[in-house]
Amino acid sequence: MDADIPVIDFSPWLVDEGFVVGDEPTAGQRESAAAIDAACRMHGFLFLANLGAISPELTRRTFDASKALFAMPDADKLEQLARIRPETNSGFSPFGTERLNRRRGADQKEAFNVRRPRDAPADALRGTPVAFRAAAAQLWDGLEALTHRYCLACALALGVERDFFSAALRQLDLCTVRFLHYPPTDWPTAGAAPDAPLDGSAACAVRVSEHTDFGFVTVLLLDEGAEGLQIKPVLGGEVGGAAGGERGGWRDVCAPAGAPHGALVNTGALLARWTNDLWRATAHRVVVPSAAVAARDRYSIACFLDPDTDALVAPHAAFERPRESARGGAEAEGGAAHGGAATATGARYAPITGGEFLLMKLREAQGRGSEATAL
Ligand SMILES: O=C(O)CCC(=O)C(=O)O
Ligand SMILES: [Fe+2]
Repeated sequence: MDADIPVIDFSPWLVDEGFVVGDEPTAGQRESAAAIDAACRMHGFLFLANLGAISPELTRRTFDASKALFAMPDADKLEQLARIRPETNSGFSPFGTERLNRRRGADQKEAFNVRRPRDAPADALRGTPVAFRAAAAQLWDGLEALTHRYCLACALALGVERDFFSAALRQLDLCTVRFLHYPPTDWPTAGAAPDAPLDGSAACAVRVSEHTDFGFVTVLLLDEGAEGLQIKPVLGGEVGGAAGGERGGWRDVCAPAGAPHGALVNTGALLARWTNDLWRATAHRVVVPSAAVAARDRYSIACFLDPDTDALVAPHAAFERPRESARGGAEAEGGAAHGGAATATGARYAPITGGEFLLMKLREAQGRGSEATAL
């Protein structure tokens, strides 16, 4: 597939054996953990095949529910749906109200966020179709199971205690399923205007501007024909950070032809911070690659997995490295660029709770708080 994105079979993690039950890992678990580690050290994007309870049928039904939600008249969406706020991060985000990169214009999308749908306050889902609530709840159940197993896979991949990540993702109170809709656009396509200036002045072919995701990992389900996702691999660190050296241009990412059902999974900024930047959180964006794509609606579902509100995120001692060797020797400004206080032992970032980190990032994206941004 494009952009060196490996297809990793997750089925060794879906059975109750080996590392999952606290025994020695099976050969399959070792193999997929090693593949996850390699991808996350390179750019942090991989395609996870076989998602257990998130079946092809459930995925299809969830996309149908998402399409029905966004097909509601705009006036009804504005009046009837709960409105998103950084403090809740759930509800409706109307078209053109967010910028994932504050140096760009508004993203060309509308979104609806759901958190813990089975025990969310009634108000959070008011006005949504019944079938939407049912599909969201079922997707959430599958996601909970996937999250737990993926945390174990990451622990094995990095050689740390089995519950190093899963202990911080128990409540899943900050995890968010984000239903995304990009309406047809008459903006110039990427071919016509490959890269608009970063001042946000020019109309360009970007549906979501370049950004890194915030949290632990993102599980991204793409609807059939959802084209336009691109990543920009870099040499050394989070793209656009003070130490982020470029390693080539934007590269297309799509679901691999012929691969089994699955999802893209990518590292978030908090996981990069948690691993002391051993694992990368790479910038990505959604563009309009052709006039045909511009004319179509695009749908995706981004499941943002974030550590619990009170979980303390601090790099493991195993991730501490001599400061010179990290980030290709260009790390001098890295700690400051990411707001962390590096210690003499080689930890680049001060501990932070899941809640503090996410709120800081959401305030940036939803238009409040500081101008600080990853790019
Ligand atoms: O819709 C997509 O394919 C990607 C969306 C995305 O990157 C995001 O919402 O963080
Ligand atoms: Fe993203």
